[in-house]
This record gives sequence, C-alpha cells and structure tokens, in this order.
Amino acid sequence: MSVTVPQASTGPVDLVGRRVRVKVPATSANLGPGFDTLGLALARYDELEIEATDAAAHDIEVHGVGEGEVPLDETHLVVRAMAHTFSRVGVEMPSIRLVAHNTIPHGRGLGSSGAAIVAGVVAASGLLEGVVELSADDLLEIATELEGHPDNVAPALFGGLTIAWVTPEGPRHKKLIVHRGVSPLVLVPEHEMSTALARSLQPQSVPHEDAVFNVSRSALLIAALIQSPELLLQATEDKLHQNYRAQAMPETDRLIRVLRAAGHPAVVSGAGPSILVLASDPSARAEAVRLVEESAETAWQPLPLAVDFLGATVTPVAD
Ligand SMILES: Nc1ncnc2c1ncn2[C@@H]1O[C@H](COP(=O)(O)OP(=O)(O)O)[C@@H](O)[C@H]1O
Ligand SMILES: N[C@@H](CCOP(=O)(O)O)C(=O)O
Repeated sequence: MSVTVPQASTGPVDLVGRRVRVKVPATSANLGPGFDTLGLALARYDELEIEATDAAAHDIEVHGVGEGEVPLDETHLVVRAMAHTFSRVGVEMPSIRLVAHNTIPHGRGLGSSGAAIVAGVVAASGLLEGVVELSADDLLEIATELEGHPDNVAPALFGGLTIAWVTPEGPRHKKLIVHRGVSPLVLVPEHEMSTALARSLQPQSVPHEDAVFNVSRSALLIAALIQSPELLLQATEDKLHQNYRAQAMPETDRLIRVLRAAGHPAVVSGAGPSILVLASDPSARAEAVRLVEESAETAWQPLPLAVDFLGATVTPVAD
C-alpha cells in the first residue's frame, strides 16, 4: 500500500468537527464452492454517523442489532477498524462520537463483522479526506487485514457479486453484475455460530479430486450468476467447507439437503448457520420458504433480499 501523508496536516486537531455518514450492506460469502473467494452484497444495512471530537474518550451509541451486547469502548469492532486504518496511514486517530443503527444479524453468516470492519475503514477514509487518499485496493487491503479473508469485505465495500483473491501485493477484487433472474433468499435461524469456530473445523488439506470438483463448480458458478441462472443448482455444489462444518450446524445441513432435493440452489451463507437460496424468481423463493417452514424444528426467519449494487457509501455531513 502506498499512501502520501502530508506531515503538516496530520494530528487529531485537524479532524475535529469532521462528520461522516456511512452505510454498509450485509454480505453472503462462499456461495457454495467459492470458499474465501466469492461474495454477494445484499440490501440490508448497518448505518452509522461518526464525528471526530476533542473529547477525552470515544462516545459510542448502538441501536438495533448488537444493542446492549457489543462493547462501547475502543474494543468496539468499528472503532478497532478505524484505529487500524489511522495507524496504517500514520495519522493519530481522534476521539470519536459514533451512533450506529444496525440491522445485519450477528454471528449468522451475513457478514456482520465484515460490515463493521468496512464501516470503520471507510469512515476513517472519509474523515481523512483531503489528508490521505486511499484507493479501492488500499481499502480492501486494510479491511482484509482485520477480517482475515477478503470474501465478505470485498462485496461490502464494492457491492454486487465479487471475486476476491490474494496476491503478494495484497488482495484484489473483480465486481460483477448478477443476472436479473437471481432472487436471493436468506433463511436466518435464532441461534448464532461464530465464524472463528466454523473455521476451526476446516482441515489443513483436502483430497485433490475435491479441489478439482470445487474449481469446476466455482468457475461454473460465475457463468450461472451472471448469465445462466438455470445452472445454479449444479454450480452451487461444494466439497471444500460445508461438509466439514455440518456437525456444528446440523439443522442448517438438513434443511439445505431438503431444499436442494426439491431443486432449490441452497448453500450455507458465509460460515453459517444461515442458508442462502439463489432462487430464480419470487415464486421459487416462496416455495423455498414453505419447504423450510414445513421441515424445520426451530424458527427460521425468511429474508428475501435484493442484491446491493453500490457497496459501502460514505458521505460528509455538514453542520
Ligand atoms: N456492527 C457491529 N458492531 C460491533 N461489533 C460487531 C458488529 N457486527 C459484528 N460485530 C462483532 O462480530 C461478531 C460476529 O462476527 P462473526 O462471528 O464473524 O459473524 P458474522 O457471520 O455475523 O460476520 C459479533 O458477535 C460482534 O462481536
Ligand atoms: N469464507 C468465510 C466467510 C465467513 O462469512 P461470515 O459471514 O460467516 O463471517 C468462511 O466461510 O469462513
């Protein structure tokens, strides 16, 4: 990453009074075979307003998802992401006042941690406007350093369907537009599952034939998502992660089998436990919801969500 920091402009005092509004979409990563690579931005958002202040400490207010649960100090994930961004560009972070209105469920495989990290990174870049310019690659690199894998933060930053990959120079992405014949449906259970726990269930190595299987399906999945949705059922097959994690989310695994047997392209959303169905139209979505209502032993919330095409936005707020 190469950024230019004009020395005369650095320091917290220069930023006091600057205020930005940030909006970040939910994401569904992996999409079946595209482990740690593919992700889709979904039209459900966390919205935040962040102001640089000269107070002695941060002042954090959370409404909606996470209210009363997430920390309200410098360990808050958005604040940690801001601090990391300021430190990466060599500028001292000011105290902030942060008000968050969250709707992305936590620990359900809808990229809440990726969205919080992206919120912090773009908020920092917004507050630093005119002081430090961060490129799209810089934002992706800083966010990936915290999230550990680029497949959630890429669609949260850029919107649409993203392919993300890691190079020696840092992570890179390609954004694609999803075919109109894809109507995403997310089914969200009441219980959570931490991404860290799901990742601990992954083996260090996989059989060569399973790797070949996933190479073929993830290549096919790009064609299916942008051009040929009728191929989505075959294109969403996976042998790299879902089976290894099934023991930790048995109902997710069972419902996905029920949905797929009925012809619905259903996959684990991110690290789970939510299910993503890449339905062909609203009536297929309704049919998938009905099947889950009939087969589930616990309550699952159906969320029909459009694809978000914009990704994270940051807007300066005038007094
Ligand atoms: N908006 C947020 N503000 C603060 N912390 C958050 C926020 N979103 C997520 N987190 C943190 O990330 C955790 C969930 O991360 P993770 O296990 O990766 O699940 P997910 O699949 O939702 O990304 C939450 O329990 C919380 O600690
Ligand atoms: N590729 C990651 C995706 C995690 O997504 P999340 O929404 O569950 O945080 C993985 O499968 O571990």
